[in-house]
Amino acid sequence: MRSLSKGGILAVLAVVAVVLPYTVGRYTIHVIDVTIIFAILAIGMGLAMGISGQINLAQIAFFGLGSYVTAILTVREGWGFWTASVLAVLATVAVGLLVGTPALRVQSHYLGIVTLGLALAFTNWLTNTELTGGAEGISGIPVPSLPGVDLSSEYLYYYLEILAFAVLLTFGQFVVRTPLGRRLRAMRDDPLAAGAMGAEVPMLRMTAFALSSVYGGLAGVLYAGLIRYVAPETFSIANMFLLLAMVIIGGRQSLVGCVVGAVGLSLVREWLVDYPTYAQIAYGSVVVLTVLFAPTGLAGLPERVRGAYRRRRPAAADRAVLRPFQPYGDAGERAGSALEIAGLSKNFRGLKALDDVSLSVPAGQIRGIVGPNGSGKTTLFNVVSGFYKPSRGSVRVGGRTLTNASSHRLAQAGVARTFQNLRLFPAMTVRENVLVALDQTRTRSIWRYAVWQLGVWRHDRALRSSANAVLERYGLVDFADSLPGALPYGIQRRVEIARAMARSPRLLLLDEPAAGLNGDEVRQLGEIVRSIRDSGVTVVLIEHNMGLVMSLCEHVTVLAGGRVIADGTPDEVATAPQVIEAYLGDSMDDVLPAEASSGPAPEAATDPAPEAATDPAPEAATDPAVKEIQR
Ligand SMILES: Nc1ncnc2c1ncn2[C@@H]1O[C@H](COP(=O)(O)OP(=O)(O)OP(=O)(O)O)[C@@H](O)[C@H]1O
Repeated sequence: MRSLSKGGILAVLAVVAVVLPYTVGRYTIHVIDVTIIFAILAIGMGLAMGISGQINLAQIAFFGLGSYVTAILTVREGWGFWTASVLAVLATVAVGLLVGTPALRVQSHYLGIVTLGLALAFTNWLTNTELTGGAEGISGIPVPSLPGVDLSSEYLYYYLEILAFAVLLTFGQFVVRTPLGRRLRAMRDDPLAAGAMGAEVPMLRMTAFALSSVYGGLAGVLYAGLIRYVAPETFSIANMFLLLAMVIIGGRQSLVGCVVGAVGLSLVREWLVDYPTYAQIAYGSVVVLTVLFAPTGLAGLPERVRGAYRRRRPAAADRAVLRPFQPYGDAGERAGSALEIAGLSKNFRGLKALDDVSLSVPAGQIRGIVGPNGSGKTTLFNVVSGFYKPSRGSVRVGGRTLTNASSHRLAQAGVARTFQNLRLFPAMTVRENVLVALDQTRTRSIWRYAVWQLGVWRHDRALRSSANAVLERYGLVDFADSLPGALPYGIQRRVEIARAMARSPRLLLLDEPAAGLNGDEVRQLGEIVRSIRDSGVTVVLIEHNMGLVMSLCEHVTVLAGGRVIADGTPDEVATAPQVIEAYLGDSMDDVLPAEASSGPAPEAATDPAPEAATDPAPEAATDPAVKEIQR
């Protein structure tokens, strides 16, 4: 029914698009032609900013470059329009990649400032260079030739534009809804967690700028062919802000929203054409109001209305239940070493968070890492999963040395992890969270988006059926289309484990998986972890819940002050004097339940980290790994 109504809307829009030129005058068709160009620009900007989270204020420069390269090659060099346009788009993409390089080092408003600076420099260059005709610009761009079609008519040019627009919007939507788009959105939501799920974040940032520049360059070519004259004022900072306003008002995270914003503001611009000063104030005011009261823009309004309706009538949500976990099959004995850490140290300025840590985890073991607060446990995970580079020492996973490897390389080598304070991608559904993790392809294979979309689509279908299997196994089917933030904490924890296991890892790192869980949930967690181990995955878990550690782990390593102070079976470490001493203040008797060594039911355990249980605040504020990336 839904797809039928969608199909109906598309059919109506297609008919309107075909008939439109017959119903409007010469000036109006000109305005429509320019609006379509702005809509293409806005889609490109939405892909970089809204979908990928990369602030790109250089889109107007990409637009200008597409136009100017076409103008220079056709007018000054005598090239044909279409040959020139190919080079114009290639040149724009090359510059897009160049503009994207700062994104490898800086983010958020810094990236905004850098890209804005580049846009300003571009306008200055246009105005002051002979090649570009200075302030006068370049006129006399030839009419693009198309057999049997006179493109000097703005009515016929409209059809060329609307075709290009339809192809580019469809392609953009295809990107957003398939593996590349999911990775871009994951990177936007949480670059650290995306890296831990195997997403090559630096490559993805460049991809976002490349995509944006393709749209900018093509819009530039279309503009050159339409107006046949280029001058710097078209590519001014004022127009950059107009474009930004289109994207913000329409809705950054929806490409259709960007188009709606572009059409709406183009109309407003026409109405206010005689009052340019007021127009700027009007755009500014609407942007501020949108950011304050509708941060998801016009495109987000239907979802907000639906959300409000659901809150009033939460029947469907109430019926959703967490189903039992379906255990994995037994993979049999595992041989060799899963993780070897030798002489590992990590210094933060004067502080030794890890000091000469060595440990070896045989394949197929459940290893517990315990220690008082601040003893270096999470830092150890952050080094093993590639978030921190160690100051000294080595890390080997499954026999491969991966000491200074990036988080995505480690993920690709079979390391998966969860986080102390949960790092699910908040603006992606549970299913999409799992889908991001399932995708094992490398970013370099994105060339298929340009030439082999069918292959991408098939791969996506295969991923979706695997995602269904993962959701079934973890009993999450009812929550597949929910956003993680709307779910109870215990379910979010399970989603995070399901997402990590969707990577098919050889080594799973669980950072305080029982924090915030109730007794029954802790018991279920124990079952899940045992089954994961039985499936052949080595599990290392940091945990404050000693009952769980004692009943679940075959071997426990105790850290204190960044050093290994004990390493052995749960019974051995529980009675080691140095461990009791490290826990003094809260003596080991308080931390361990009396019957610890005989393996009590986990739910009987006391949790010495109650703050974790009650404070599922987003890690962004506290996780040192975040501090590092934000710096
Ligand atoms: N990025 C960072 N910059 C500076 N200091 C850091 C950073 N990351 C960790 N530390 C410090 O290193 C030490 C070890 O921290 P870590 O988070 O690894 O301890 P932990 O054993 O996991 O503690 P908890 O049980 O409370 O989670 C702490 O003193 C912490 O403040």
